[in-house]
Amino acid sequence: MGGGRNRSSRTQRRHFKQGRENVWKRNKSDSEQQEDNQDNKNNNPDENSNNPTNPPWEPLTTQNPSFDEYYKEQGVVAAEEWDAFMECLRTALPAAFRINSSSPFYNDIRSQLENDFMKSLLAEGTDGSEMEAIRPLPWYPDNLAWHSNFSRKQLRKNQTLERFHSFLKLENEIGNITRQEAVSMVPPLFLDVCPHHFVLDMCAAPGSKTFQLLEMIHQLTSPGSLPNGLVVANDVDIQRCNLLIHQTKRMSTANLIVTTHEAQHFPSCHHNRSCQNASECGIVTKPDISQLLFDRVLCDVPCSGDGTLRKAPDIWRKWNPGMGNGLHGLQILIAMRGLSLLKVGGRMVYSTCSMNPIENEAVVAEILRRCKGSVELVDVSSELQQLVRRPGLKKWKVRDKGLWLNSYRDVPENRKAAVVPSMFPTGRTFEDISDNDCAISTEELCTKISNGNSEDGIELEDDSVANTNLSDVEESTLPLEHCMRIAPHDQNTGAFFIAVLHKISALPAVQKKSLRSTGKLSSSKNVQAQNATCEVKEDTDFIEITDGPVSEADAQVPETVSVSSHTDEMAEAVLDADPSIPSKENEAGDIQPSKGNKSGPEVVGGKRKLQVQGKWIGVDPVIFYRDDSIVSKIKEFYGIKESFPFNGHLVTRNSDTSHVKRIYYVSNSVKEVLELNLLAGQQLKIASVGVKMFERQTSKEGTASACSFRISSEGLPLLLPHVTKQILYASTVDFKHLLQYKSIKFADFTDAEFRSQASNLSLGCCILVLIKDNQKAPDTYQVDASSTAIGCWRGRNSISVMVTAIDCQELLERMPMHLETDLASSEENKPSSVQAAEAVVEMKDAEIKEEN
Ligand SMILES: C[S@@+](CC[C@H](N)C(=O)[O-])C[C@H]1O[C@@H](n2cnc3c(N)ncnc32)[C@H](O)[C@@H]1O
Repeated sequence: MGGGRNRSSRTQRRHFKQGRENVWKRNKSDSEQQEDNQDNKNNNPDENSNNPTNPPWEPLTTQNPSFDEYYKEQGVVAAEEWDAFMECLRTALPAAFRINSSSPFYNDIRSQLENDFMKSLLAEGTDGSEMEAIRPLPWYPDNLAWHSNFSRKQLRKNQTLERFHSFLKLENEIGNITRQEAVSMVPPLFLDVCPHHFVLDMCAAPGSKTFQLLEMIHQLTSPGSLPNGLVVANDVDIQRCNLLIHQTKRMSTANLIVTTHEAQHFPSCHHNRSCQNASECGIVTKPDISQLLFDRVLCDVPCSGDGTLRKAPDIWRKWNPGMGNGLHGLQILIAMRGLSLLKVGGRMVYSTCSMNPIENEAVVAEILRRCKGSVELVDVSSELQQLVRRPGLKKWKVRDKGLWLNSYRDVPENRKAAVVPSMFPTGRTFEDISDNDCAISTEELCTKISNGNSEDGIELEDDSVANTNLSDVEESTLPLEHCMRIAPHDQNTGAFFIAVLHKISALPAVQKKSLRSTGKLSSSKNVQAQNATCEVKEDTDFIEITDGPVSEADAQVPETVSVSSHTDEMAEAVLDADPSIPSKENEAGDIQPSKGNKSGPEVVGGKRKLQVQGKWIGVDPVIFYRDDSIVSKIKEFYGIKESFPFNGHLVTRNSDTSHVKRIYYVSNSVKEVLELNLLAGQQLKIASVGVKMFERQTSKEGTASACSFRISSEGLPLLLPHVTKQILYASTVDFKHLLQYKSIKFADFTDAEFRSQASNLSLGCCILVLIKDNQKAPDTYQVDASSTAIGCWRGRNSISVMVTAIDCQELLERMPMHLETDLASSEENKPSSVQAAEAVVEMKDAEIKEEN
């Protein structure tokens, strides 16, 4: 019950479903059509060609000569594997899903898959193909991730598969499983996350890896307690961030902060000199941390995505080598920022779903060069041994405008803005740049690399003398073989690239005068290109990234500007402020894109626009909620034990705290970060934080209650072990009746004791706990991870459930049902008051919907 599980509104789910990438649902026009056609072709290859009304089968475009040429030349697979590689890329991707280990039902679900679906498919199977249809992924721990390899046609043919399909749909919607591409599950596994870790997911949306990270944070947490760690999930794209928020809401965690920064500029939240005094910022005690650093960083960067060709066949048409070249610079900047935010001793995983060495090994090589031995590439060959992977490349070429370039020396003068030295295996600039500022740093850097000592953990060799024949393809001397490449035909997946980095010591400082400030930048494209190698800048106690126009091809990448002078920037922001923009409470957690700036409001007129009077434009402030009279009322009404920490853990998104609709709960770790953020002048642009715990009841009946705040479904798992009042313990029959009929009059409950318990409660929100195995002693009843509880409303004469229909359905299916007669299916046993009560439920449902 650590992370809990959300029973949020249908409205949210619909939103989530609509926006989310659904790898299983493809347009009839593309992969499904292809799949169906392939089936037809296999069944009767002549059929279509003889039928004039059914035109001959025409494959989707799964060809791209420049793709073939590029990857053959790069040697991503051996020549003898090429056909298998291409054939695999041209077949639809099997689906995969993960059981959410924080779900109270994860054991049930796993056993249902192992003992029911796998076995029944085996029993029904004639050719053995159904057995392959579902199986656990051998490399994922504890049989929690599964592969399913069936076509829609097979699904329709086979009853067990059809049942399986419905099972997947429901459990996915509820949040008990997450559909996720198999290879996309790999990077978090190599991050080695513990519950006490501070984890940063730099490019997190739509959030499937964030979800995995949260599960890791919550593993081993006992009911009602919270881990010491947290996840900060960041993505620059506001729309995609909203998907992430909805995705992670299924987790109901108090240990998550969602932010919307350009990852390359993610703030480190240093104390702001102007706010030294904690009480000035409304903080009771100063946080222990003085800077936001992380134990783990996931750097799953934006990439060309050709590793996803099997699920996104449209990439065949669009693919060209410039896609990777254009992202290379941004990828370096994001990775470097991740490393600067990583604690010494911490681990960072860099990953892409691209096969292109320019986005992969070239980026890793460049960050190793820039870090000068302070970061090492970890050999993880002993981890997850069942995962088939290949070593990273050490040799590759750069393709630009139809030319193959073996080294930077081959780059035509007019292309030096687009093709930068870091794209090549040695990262060398040679003598070309000896006459500018940057050359000094680069040469210095090379010298330092060659002088590196073995204590750094990397064998730092002198790349500048590694190849004497410059017309040959360069070869890196860095240990890039420790990078991992997952090829699609190795284990029938998509392609992925993963590198695990360990920060050994603080990153080196490269004192560098900004070319932008000297006005040289626009005068020479060469200078721009070469400057790309020089963006690490030291502050007194932290390292940040300064200007780094990387290549011409990067023109679409938002301009990057130094944040080294925070005070100046604040001043600029105040000047730019639009005080007319109201801060509206948007407690569903969604963030609204600022006008005309989809990809992040912080770049305005070429400047990073920070805040206006301590607030981010378009983002609601995060306010610590300290209305003692309300909090005391809540505590008194629900009998919340003093042991449950409230002080400093409640936040709202409304600066007018007298009109708060929703109160969120944050873990200790999140509280610390929020306090630090306040002291640092609100550098974090927070889209969503914590778990929704209390919601104000606005209906007439709601305001009649002694406590106008009800406990939300998301907050219930966390609060439940600490609540001593307004609890009802229901037998299986009464619990089931309530789930079925949603509202029942006191007189209609089967259990007399329950009836009197219910009528003795105060009017208002209450909690219904299912008593297991006919236990009947509320005094001794212990809530544990397997406890089933829902929020209800104690009305004047009845109890009504306050969960959504789909959650009721799920609970009904999962309830331990050992009844002599199945009351569930018997309409005759419907309590007499149900007809009338249904009307009430509609009202409640509408209220829940509106509130969410
Ligand atoms: C490969 S996807 C991330 C997938 C995600 N990690 C997951 O597992 O669901 C890359 C993400 O990077 C985001 N992105 C692009 N440029 C960015 C930037 N400069 N800073 C932060 N995020 C960025 C995109 O919006 C996109 O959501």
